[in-house]
Amino acid sequence: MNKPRTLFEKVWEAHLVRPETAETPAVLYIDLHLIHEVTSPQAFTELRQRGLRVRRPDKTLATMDHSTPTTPRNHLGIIPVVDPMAISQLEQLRKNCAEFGIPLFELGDENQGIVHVIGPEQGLTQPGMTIVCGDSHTSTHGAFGALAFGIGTSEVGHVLATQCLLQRKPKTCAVRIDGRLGPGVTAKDIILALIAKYGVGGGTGYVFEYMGEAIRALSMEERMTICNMSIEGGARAGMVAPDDTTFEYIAGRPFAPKGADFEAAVARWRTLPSDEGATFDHELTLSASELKPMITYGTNPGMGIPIDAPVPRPEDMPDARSRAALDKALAYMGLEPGKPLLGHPVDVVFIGSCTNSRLSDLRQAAQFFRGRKVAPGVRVMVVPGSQQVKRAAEAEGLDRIFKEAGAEWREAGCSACLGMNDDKVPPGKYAVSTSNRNFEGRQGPGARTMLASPLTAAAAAITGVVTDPRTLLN
Ligand SMILES: CC(C)[C@H](C(=O)O)[C@@H](O)C(=O)O
Ligand code: SF4
Repeated sequence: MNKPRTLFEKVWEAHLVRPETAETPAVLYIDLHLIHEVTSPQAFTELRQRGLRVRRPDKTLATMDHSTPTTPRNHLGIIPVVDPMAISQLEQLRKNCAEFGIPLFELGDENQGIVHVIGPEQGLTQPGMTIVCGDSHTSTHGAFGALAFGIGTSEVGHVLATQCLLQRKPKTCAVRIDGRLGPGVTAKDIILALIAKYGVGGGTGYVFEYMGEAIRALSMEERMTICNMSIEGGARAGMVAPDDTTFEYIAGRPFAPKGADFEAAVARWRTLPSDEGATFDHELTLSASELKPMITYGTNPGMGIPIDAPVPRPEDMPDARSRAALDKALAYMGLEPGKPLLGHPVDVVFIGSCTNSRLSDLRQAAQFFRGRKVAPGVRVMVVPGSQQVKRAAEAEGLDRIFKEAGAEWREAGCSACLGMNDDKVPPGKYAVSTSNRNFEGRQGPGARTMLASPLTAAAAAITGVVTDPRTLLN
């Protein structure tokens, strides 16, 4: 009998070109390399300097997402770029892709979008693959049972040149999420609660495998939301074993295998889930049935509370270090300890990002906007994760619901998730955001971010204050 193996171990071992030794990391073969305009320019410069080509342009795909404007198209159907920094980054990516033969979904293209939204949507992201990108939220693709993680720019260069990566083997951690979510509680609340419970360092050194009844019940889009934020819990990657939900999602997508090839792929993918009796180096647990909608009050994604809980008080913290961190976070956020966040005024609502900008997220948010108006003085940006999501949402009239309520319906991109484009939260203002990071200045200098689900964000948009979305459910 072979030793029972975890999902991670199966994918890892299947991609080993050379195992790790005490002196050298393992050499891992990479199935899919995604690139975007921010972390790729220096990698191409390096290739040019060394006279190297891209080893597998057919296993590489580029998109424009971080610095792209999301302003509506002009009368010619063009999204004009005015920021000089963005122009330069986008131009470089275009030039690099043309020179090295890499397919590119550029601004204005019908397939353009956030890198972690388009991979799955195109059927490029598949179970059992190794997937990398110069971007920390590459963990999103782990929802398909792929080993997917972010790499640095010099590693982007290595993968471009060799289609391989040097990597030390991470440890495994089972994340068991039992029970069922209650009404108004979503995948986003699972991951915010997990990180609040175990901290932003809870997963350091591990690859998470999410399992349990609550995970099995989730759609692919919900599983992506959870895997997306694995990195915010410190994990190297997050994975979910593929099942029928996974295969149904992939079937028929442009880059998915077709016909008999698809059947053969599914048969292979069915062997990936962790074997009975496989052991993990560590285990974390969470009970889905006990969860409430979550919101963050601080300046890292672990500083989260159930929406009806008071903001923690420094004197209740276990040690001096966490007291000091909380003091600093509350000073930045302008929040009082011991007071509830419920009812706190909100200036901006951002519904988007690779965490929560897919069709099901927009549908959830739309259910609160339908027949209602955005609260006076609140700016609401709804930003689909890709052009495909945008078209699908428009086909079912979601754009009209948002616009009639007084929200902005924008073009696809990272947008206000990070202050790298024109979509920013003004200094000192409060945003409820469906993105994944609430660091100081993340949404613009001085911006104050509260992370939450699309339902909680939509509830705040309608009421103008932090609101328990369960009070708005029909
Ligand atoms: C710009 C990019 C390198 C960065 C990342 O790695 O995650 C961004 O996507 C982010 O979310 O902070
Ligand atoms: S949407 Fe945000 S988190 Fe995702 S890739 Fe873009 S900047 Fe990073």
